[in-house]
Amino acid sequence: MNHIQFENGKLILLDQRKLPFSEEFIVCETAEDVARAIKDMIVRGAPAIGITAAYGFAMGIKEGLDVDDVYSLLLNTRPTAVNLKWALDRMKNFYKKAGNDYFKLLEEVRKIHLEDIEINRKIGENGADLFKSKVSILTHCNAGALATGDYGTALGVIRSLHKRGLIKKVLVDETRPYLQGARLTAYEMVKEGIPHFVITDNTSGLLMSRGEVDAVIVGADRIAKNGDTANKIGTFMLAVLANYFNIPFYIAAPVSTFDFSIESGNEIVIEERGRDEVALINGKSIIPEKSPVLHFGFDITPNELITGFITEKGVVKPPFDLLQKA
Ligand SMILES: CSC[C@H]1O[C@H](OP(=O)(O)O)[C@H](O)[C@@H]1O
Repeated sequence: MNHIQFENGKLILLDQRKLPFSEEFIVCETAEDVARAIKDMIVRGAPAIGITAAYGFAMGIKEGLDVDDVYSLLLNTRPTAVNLKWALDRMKNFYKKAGNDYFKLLEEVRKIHLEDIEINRKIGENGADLFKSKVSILTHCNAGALATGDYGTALGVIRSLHKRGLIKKVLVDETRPYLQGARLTAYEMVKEGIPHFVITDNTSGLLMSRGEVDAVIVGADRIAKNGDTANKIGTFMLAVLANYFNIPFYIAAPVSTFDFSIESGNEIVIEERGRDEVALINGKSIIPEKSPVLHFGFDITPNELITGFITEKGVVKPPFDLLQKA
């Protein structure tokens, strides 16, 4: 997936707001352009916004922006995904050694980008090792190639299972209101020829009650020290349902999504976004003009509802000792 490209000093992003019906690209020429692209969700997904911000950091330094200013400009775009801060911290630390050497900074960004793809392939294989027979997997939002450097985290597991002939079907819930599932995950499933069905967000319980779901696998935006996990709004409800039906519920995420500086999910900031994302579909209002909305981008799944965390280092559980070793 070439949704994040860097050419001639410009960052070229696939506009994910236009998928699946139109593949249009946005050209970012400044760090300001990159910040806006992240905030407007032209690019989205925890690792993908980290990679994008890293390119923006190098572009900002080349423009002559103060290092703390470019760091803050990009960090303040979206609050929940820790990968954004992880990538910017890595670039800022690298800057302390490389200084304004733009080409060295770009080399570090490329390393972040390529490492992420390799990490996702490991997540895919580690997750696929959990299953020995054909399975139906339910997934929420888009934790795929479009949300990462490529291959995906939750969809990385699904891609690896598909390669092993172990996918019966993928249940793709639509994920209102941005519709990452219906628009983006379904787009990836079609491109890869993976058998799938798009379902409405409120269909999951019925399918679980009918034995149609063998496991739930989703991505993550920030995982606290105790395993409480921030992910797209609606994840918490799925975890409660999965536990009610004794269906395994996995989080697939790179180590860079774990935030060991926070003890629990209570410390995770939940992004709130604008009214229009709920009130409009294709620019047309679907609610009364005078109706206010509550629009939270994420929720917190308590660690006790999570069967395991599929990472590039293996499948782990709190206290995550394996992840904290050098
Ligand atoms: C592989 S992390 C993807 C993660 O990011 C999504 O959020 P958004 O689309 O708002 O950036 C969602 O929480 C996914 O699980």
